[in-house]
Amino acid sequence: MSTENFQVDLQGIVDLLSHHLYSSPRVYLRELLQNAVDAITARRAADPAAPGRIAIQVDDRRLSIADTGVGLEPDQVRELLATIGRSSKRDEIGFARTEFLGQFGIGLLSAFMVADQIDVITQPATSGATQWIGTADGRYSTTEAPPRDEIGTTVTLLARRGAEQWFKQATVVELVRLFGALLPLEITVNGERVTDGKAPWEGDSRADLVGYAQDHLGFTPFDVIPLNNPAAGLTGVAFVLPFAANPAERATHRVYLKRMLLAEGVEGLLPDWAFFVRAVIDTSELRPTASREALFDDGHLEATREALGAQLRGWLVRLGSTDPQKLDKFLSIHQLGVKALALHDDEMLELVYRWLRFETNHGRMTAAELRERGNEIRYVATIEEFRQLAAVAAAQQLTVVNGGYTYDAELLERLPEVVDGIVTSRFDPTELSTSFDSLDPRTELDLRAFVRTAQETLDQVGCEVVVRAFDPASLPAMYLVDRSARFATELRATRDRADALWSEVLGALDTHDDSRPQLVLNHRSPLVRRIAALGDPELVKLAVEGLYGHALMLGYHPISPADSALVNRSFLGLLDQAVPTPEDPTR
Ligand SMILES: Nc1ncnc2c1ncn2[C@@H]1O[C@H](COP(=O)(O)OP(=O)(O)OP(=O)(O)O)[C@@H](O)[C@H]1O
Repeated sequence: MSTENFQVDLQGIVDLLSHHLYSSPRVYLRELLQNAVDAITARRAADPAAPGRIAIQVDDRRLSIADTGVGLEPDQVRELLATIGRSSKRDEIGFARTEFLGQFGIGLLSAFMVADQIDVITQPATSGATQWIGTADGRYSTTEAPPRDEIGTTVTLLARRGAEQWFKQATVVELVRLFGALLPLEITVNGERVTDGKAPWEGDSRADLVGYAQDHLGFTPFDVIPLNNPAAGLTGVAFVLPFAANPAERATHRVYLKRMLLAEGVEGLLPDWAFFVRAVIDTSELRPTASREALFDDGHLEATREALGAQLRGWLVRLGSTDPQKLDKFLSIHQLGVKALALHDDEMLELVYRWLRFETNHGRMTAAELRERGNEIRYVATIEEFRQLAAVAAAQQLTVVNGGYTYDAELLERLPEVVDGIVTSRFDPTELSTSFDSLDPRTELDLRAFVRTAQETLDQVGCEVVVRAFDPASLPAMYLVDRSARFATELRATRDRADALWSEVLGALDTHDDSRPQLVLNHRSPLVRRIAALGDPELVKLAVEGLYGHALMLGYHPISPADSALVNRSFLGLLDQAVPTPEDPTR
């Protein structure tokens, strides 16, 4: 039996890397930078005062990167550069040594995505220099090189045909800035320093941070939240988006690992519910995947996610207690997203329920305010139901939430499961037990002249007038709409179930044009009776117009221009009647 070593086709491996591991050939520069940084780190471990310079020279065909790092001994050159998967940066049990960026021993191969040849000249502290030349077909040679003045390594690439775009000076400067902006080293391209090594959150001006978001993320943040997690060696900021974001899309963040850009679109750094921020962070402890374009999703990342989530939550809570107006503004931008998440995420619901506003027949109110008004929060599930019931409920001193807006009814339904002591219930229209009783024939007859005048008044807004008797007597009129739509169907179904309820109105409606809304005047209301008894048709008109406007508003109905003209006329006309004139002070 004979044992032999595998033969590995280098070009095949490079193809594999470039198609399946790296998102773009541009990462070649990141890998070269990273090796230079690691070499400087290794040298400084023994000699903290060692220089930290990385000098890149580039013309359109050739790029060289020279570092003042530790350099390699001749036998290390053979061992490390010529063996795929061999790295000086792992310890014996195979874990990445935390002070280094690299760990897998494949980074240098990425250079073959853009170059046919890699030339390394390296000068360690204790022995002579070595030159290693590797080519994309898998061959390499090692020779002794003339000694160099400075300790360090120079890697030179010759552009592969068709890859020259990656050797343009402007491209290289852009890539160095992208990957290396935070590296605290002197990095030059063709002699010019291209980075300052400072993270945006390391300055002390908020304006700088805002400027950073504008330049790099393309928006002016609503707010900036500092992020810190010592366990992950993490610092950074979260920028709150000034526009609504889609919570279904996973938010991505810009992550630096040991001050080198990992990627601009890293997922999973923050909890899913934090869709409203974009973070920029640097971490020294989280692990990258082999592509170095994502974070390894392990327990450490999970713990970090939770810790950062707590900081974002803290921001929300603080905003709620110190600047409710700003919180309101935040919610007005992210309301839908927050609600969508709260629907699925108990923690989010628990956090935000007290600030979410709902429309009620007593104005907009938060769940907390609603809770204070009574032991039960009642809601209706559709806007139509709300319009029909708001007036009656208000007259009976009941607060009803309009759950017809996106997510509202579902949220209210779920609230008791999450928040102790809150009771919510879907309001059944039949609960109000408003029955519209017919009038006796005698009264109908007496009212004919009045109804005719009222009808003439409201013809201009396409509304029908009927008089019925219903409770509460304090409610003079109700406006019913959209009889042909869903609500009407429900009403008819209800009528079949409970005959007294709505049935009279619906019965009356069926003999009329189904598409017209209806103003139902309440004969039990003393006010309506007084109006019906008025002799002056002009005053009747004004009063009916007034009742019409009142019913529209009570039921949260949209007001058309014709409606508002009518209501204005009525209001001024009634005032004119009510306010005494100087000539006749007794009126
Ligand atoms: N500029 C350099 N100076 C000194 N040593 C270097 C330099 N570049 C590469 N090396 C050596 O070559 C080894 C292999 O480098 P390579 O980039 O392939 O892998 P790595 O950096 O160890 O890991 P990764 O695949 O995660 O980048 C390194 O571990 C390092 O020892």
